[in-house]
Amino acid sequence: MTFGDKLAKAVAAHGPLCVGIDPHPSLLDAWGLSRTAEGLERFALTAVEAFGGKVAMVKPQAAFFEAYGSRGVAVLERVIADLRDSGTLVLVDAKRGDIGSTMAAYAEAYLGEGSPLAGDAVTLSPFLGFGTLQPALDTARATGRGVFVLALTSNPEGAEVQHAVAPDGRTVARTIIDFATARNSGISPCGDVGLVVGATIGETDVDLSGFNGPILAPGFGAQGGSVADLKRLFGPDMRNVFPTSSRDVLRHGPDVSSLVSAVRRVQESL
Ligand SMILES: O=C(O)c1cc(=O)[nH]c(=O)n1[C@@H]1O[C@H](COP(=O)(O)O)[C@@H](O)[C@H]1O
Repeated sequence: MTFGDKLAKAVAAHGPLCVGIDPHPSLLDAWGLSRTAEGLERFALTAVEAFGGKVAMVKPQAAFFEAYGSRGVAVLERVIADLRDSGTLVLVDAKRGDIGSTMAAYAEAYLGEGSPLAGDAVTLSPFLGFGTLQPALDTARATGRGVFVLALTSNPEGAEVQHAVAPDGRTVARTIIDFATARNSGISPCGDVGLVVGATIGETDVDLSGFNGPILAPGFGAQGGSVADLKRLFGPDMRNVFPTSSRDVLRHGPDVSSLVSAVRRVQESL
C-alpha cells in the first residue's frame, strides 16, 4: 500500500482530522499529572486510548517526549506502536532537516522499516534546500510512508522566510510547493510528499491547485484557525486537507470520554 492509499482509507473511515499529542507541561498540570516521564506516559497513553481508531491520523510532537530523555523517547516509541496497532496513521512531528548525508540517518530513524521511531509519516523542514530531503523522500517511497514538508507555517514569523523572493522570482514557499508537486506528479490517489500550510496564514495568493498530495493544516483550533479559514484557503471540498489540532482537544482531558466527545465535535464541524 502506498501512503496515498493509506490516507484515502483512513479518510473514508474517519474523515480528515488529525489530532496532535502535545504533552505541554501546563497540560500535565491541568490533567493532575507530574512533570515526569511517568506523568508523560500516563498523558500520552490516555490520548492514545481516546484517539486510536477514531481519527484518520495522530501527530505526536517529538520534542515534548525528548524533553524527558531516553525515558521520554521510550514513551514516544510506545505511542507510535500502540497507535499503529489501533489502525490509526501516525505522523511523527519531528521537523527534521539536515545536509543530505546526515538526512539519510534521519530518514532511517523516522521512515525506515523496523525503526522504533518510524510512524507512517514525519514532518520535515526544507530550509536547508529542498534537495537535501531526498534521502527521506526515497525512504518514504520505498517503505510506503509519507513526509509533510513545511511550506507556509502557521506562526507569524514564518512569512519572513517563506514569502522571501528567490532570484528566479518565485517565493521560497512557491519553490517548495513546486518541488513537492513535481515529486507527486502522476501518483494516484495522491503522492507521498505532503505540505504543511497553516490555517492561520491569512490571505494568500499561493496556488495549490496543481498539488497532488496531502496538506497538513495546523493552527486550526488553539492558534485561531477556523473551519471558515480552511474553506477560504483550500476551497469548499478540501480534498486531501488534514486540519490538525492539539491543545484545543487535549484541554478536555484527562477524562477519555470527554476527549472522545471533543474529537467528535471537531469532526462534525469539518
Ligand atoms: O508541522 C507542524 O505540525 C506544525 C507546523 C506549523 O506550521 N504550525 C504548527 O503549529 N505545527 C504543529 O502543530 C501543533 C499545533 O498545536 P496546537 O496549536 O496546540 O493545535 C504543534 O505540535 C505545532 O508544532
